[in-house]
Formats: sequence, structure tokens, C-alpha cells
Amino acid sequence: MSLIDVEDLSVRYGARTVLSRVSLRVEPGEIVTIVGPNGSGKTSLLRAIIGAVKPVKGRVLRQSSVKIGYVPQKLHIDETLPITVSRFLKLPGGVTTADIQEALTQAGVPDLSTAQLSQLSGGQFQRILLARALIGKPDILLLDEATQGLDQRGSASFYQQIETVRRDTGCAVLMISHELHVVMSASDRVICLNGHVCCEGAPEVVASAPEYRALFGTGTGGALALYRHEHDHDHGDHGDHGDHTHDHDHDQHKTEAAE
Ligand SMILES: Nc1ncnc2c1ncn2[C@@H]1O[C@H](COP(=O)(O)OP(=O)(O)OP(=O)(O)O)[C@@H](O)[C@H]1O
Repeated sequence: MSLIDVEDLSVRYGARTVLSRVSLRVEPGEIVTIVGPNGSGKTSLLRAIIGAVKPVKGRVLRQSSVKIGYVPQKLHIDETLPITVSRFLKLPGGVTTADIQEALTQAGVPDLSTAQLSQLSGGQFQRILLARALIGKPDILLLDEATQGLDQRGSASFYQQIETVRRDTGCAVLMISHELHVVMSASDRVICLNGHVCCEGAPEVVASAPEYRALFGTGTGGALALYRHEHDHDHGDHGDHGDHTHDHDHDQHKTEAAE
């Protein structure tokens, strides 16, 4: 069974339908990225998956005992609050110093446990939120535009860390991103959402799909070139997906008529 199985899901706020008949699955260990314009229902989809929004139709099946780690878009912390990274990560209770050190190491920031939260850069702070999500040893990480506010280099480096986490822990990842060109090389599969699933498949398939181009313009030519370039040479550690061969039902480029 899939880790997460979204079946024919529709979400409505009042009279307004924001998601219509969305189906998707996430298998163990795969990285799936959801792209879509503002207001296309991406956050609503993640919220439905974690059970924070009730669908009017369809359902979300989670593998029994599946553990979900959630990395929010942003977390507002009072800048004047004196709190170290380690104390912040201990807030849920029952978390040991060893758990924290392991999670910080997995998030690529092993030396930040004694740093003040308010003094971190945006990129460091996102890694602390990643560490926080990793403490519970999730089977799947959900990331809601986790790199908002970071520059392209910061974003690329964050997504490389996500690939490393997947390699080291085997957890699956379902993430939202506006920056398909940045996440392309880190994604096994991309789902383009605009209230419904417009198209989905391997990153280069989606980037060149007419449905995707209609939503995002044709400026993706450069993105595709970047993706191909990155896959032309040896990635060293980052390119090793060896343990994660998947049987994709969804790799075929699929289109649906807009409703
Ligand atoms: N709790 C709510 N009540 C009413 N309308 C909502 C609520 N949450 C979201 N919406 C509306 O539903 C639509 C989809 O919102 P959602 O946040 O899911 O989209 P999104 O694709 O994540 O957008 P963005 O890229 O801007 O973050 C938007 O038009 C939004 O205004």
C-alpha cells in the first residue's frame, strides 16, 4: 500500500471549490513535488493530507502507523525571545539531547544546537525546522514552500539536503514549490496543480507539458537546460538514488480535462 493515497479529493471553502477530484499517491522513499500558481490549492491539499481540512468529497488514506513530519512555510518567533536551538527543539517534551543532535546532523547543521534562534540566517532557520520535523523519525516529510525567502542558492542547497535526508533515512517527501527549476533535479515526480491535477510525471516531462507551460509560461526552457546540465555530470553523493528504485504508476504523462 502507498504511504499516502489521496482519492478523488474535493475541498471547498464556503461556496468556493478550491480542489476538485484530486488523486495522488506517495510511495515509500520517493520525492514528489507539487507545483502550481498562487491560489491553486497546494496548501489546502497538504492540510487535507494532515487532516486539518475536511474534504467535501473523496478521501485521504494513510498507511497505518505512518509518521508524518511537517515543515511549515514559515514560523514566526518573537525575535526578542532568548531561546537556543536545542531548547526550541526540546519544546514538545520527551526529546533527548541525542535525538536533537541526530536530527541536526541529518538536517546538515550539526553545530547549531547552542546557537540563539534569533541569530540564525533564513537558510539556517529552515534547517532547524527540518530538524524539528525529523525528530519523530517520519516516514514522510511534508514541506510547504520551505524555501520561501531564500535566494536561489539557499533554496538549491536546502533541496540538496532534502535529497541527502531521503538517502540517509529512506523517508518519502511530498513538497510544494514555486521553483520547479530548482527542485527538478531533486524530484522523482512532479504534480502540477491548478485546482485539479493538470499534468504529472517526471520533472522534464512536466516542464515541457503544454498544461504546465500554459500556467507558468515558456520560460521553463532554461529550467530544462539546467536540469539536463545537472544530470550530465557525476553528482557524487547527491546523485545516488541507488537504494530507491520505485515502481511508478504515475510516470506517464497524464492529462485531464479542466473542469
Ligand atoms: N481557510 C480558508 N477559508 C477560505 N478560503 C481559503 C482558506 N484557505 C485558503 N483559502 C482560499 O483557497 C484558495 C487556495 O488556497 P491555498 O492556500 O490552498 O493555495 P496555494 O496554492 O497554497 O496558494 P499560494 O501559492 O498562494 O500559497 C485561495 O484562493 C485561498 O484564498
